[in-house]
Amino acid sequence: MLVYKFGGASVKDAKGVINLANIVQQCDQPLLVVVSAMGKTTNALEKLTRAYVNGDHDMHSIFDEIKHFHYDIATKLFNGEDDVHVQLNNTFVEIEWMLEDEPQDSYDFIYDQIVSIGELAATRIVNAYLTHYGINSTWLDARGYILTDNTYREGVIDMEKSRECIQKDIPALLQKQVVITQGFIGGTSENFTTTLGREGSDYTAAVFAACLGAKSVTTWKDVPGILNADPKLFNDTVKFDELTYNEAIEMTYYGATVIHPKTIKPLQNAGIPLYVKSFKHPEEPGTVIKEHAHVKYIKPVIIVKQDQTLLSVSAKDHSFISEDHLGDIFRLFAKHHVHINIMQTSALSFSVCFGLEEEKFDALLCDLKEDFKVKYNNELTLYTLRHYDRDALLEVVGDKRVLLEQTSRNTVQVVVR
Ligand SMILES: Nc1ncnc2c1ncn2[C@@H]1O[C@H](COP(=O)(O)OP(=O)(O)O)[C@@H](O)[C@H]1O
Ligand SMILES: N[C@@H](CC(=O)OP(=O)(O)O)C(=O)O
Repeated sequence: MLVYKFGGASVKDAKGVINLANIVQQCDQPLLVVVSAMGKTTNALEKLTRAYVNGDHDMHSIFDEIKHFHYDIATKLFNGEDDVHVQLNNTFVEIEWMLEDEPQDSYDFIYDQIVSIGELAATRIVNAYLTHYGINSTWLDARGYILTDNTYREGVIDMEKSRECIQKDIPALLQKQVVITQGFIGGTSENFTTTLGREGSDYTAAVFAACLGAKSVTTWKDVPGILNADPKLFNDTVKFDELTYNEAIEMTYYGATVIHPKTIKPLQNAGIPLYVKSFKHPEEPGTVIKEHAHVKYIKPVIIVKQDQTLLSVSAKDHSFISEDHLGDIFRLFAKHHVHINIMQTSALSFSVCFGLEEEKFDALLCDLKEDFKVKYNNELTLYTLRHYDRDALLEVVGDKRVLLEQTSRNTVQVVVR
């Protein structure tokens, strides 16, 4: 069997859903399809969550816009003659009751209950359209199969329990039908919804594939495959035909957004290749990620992370930064789920660079300030170059001011303003 994953860009409008159906129809093997929220719906649902928690007056108009976006796609696909409108309505009702009450639970819990609606609505539309198109498909609620703990917004998947549920039901379904399910979302043992971290649908696809022993996973993107850099930021990019699992892990770890960082490990453990292909040109080979690959780095791999904060921590009594201090600092970063992208120590201070997420940052800062002196700069960019040479680095940095640089044999990282 095969696993396909369609991200937000591939299903951003009615044409995208029709294109998805064409691609699915070409597949002649049992198929599980993982779908993300349509277009920028997750961003809109994040906005809705903030408006609800802050009691903003525009909450209802934000929600109406999200509903209208989905009803409009459904109307274009079905001319109003399908019960998908009822299914969408039922999906939105799942959070409507919550929005009518005052917020009571933690922000992260509320976030997951609201933001997960994007994937639920998208899969309702996709499944209805496949049926309408003549493909025998069934809608599956991923929350009953991707079983997580209750770390809201960063659900940790219990692989053993998930595997048991997936293997119990899904192989039989796959014998008869294409199975359509949601990326990015999971369920707790108390039946609450969790999410797996932004862009987590690739990871969902990998988990289903590993549990089902899939032949391969294909993730359909708006790019021809994995390139040496993001084509939205760089001209003259080159595509890799093949990459090793390890190189893909390194790229995603440093922040290449084309694949979610957790995706590779379950596939590598199970020896399942990952194809990254263009949904615009499905006949083209794309990039395959596997254990052994022939790779030539004609150009360095360049990874850009924007909106970075560089924070330096020092002891209030001017003492050296000791292992005890470092232990305390790391514990606070872990407590607030702030992922460190690069760090450097000197005698009197410890510098860390990480992506800015306001809610997490304010809480982290508050805790750090109890025991340390803290200074920081926002709105910085972190460039990582792998397989680099000095000329490539100079070209990328240009006349920007370098605040921190770290070099190893294969990789250089610079934080610039
Ligand atoms: N090295 C890279 N190769 C290809 N695309 C990249 C790379 N780094 C970043 N990207 C970006 O990743 C995007 C595709 O990933 P993403 O938007 O997460 O897909 P989806 O959400 O549709 O699954 C591309 O549009 C491209 O801008
Ligand atoms: N919809 C979620 C999950 C996801 O993976 O989306 P995409 O496949 O469009 O990156 C997000 O935007 O974070």
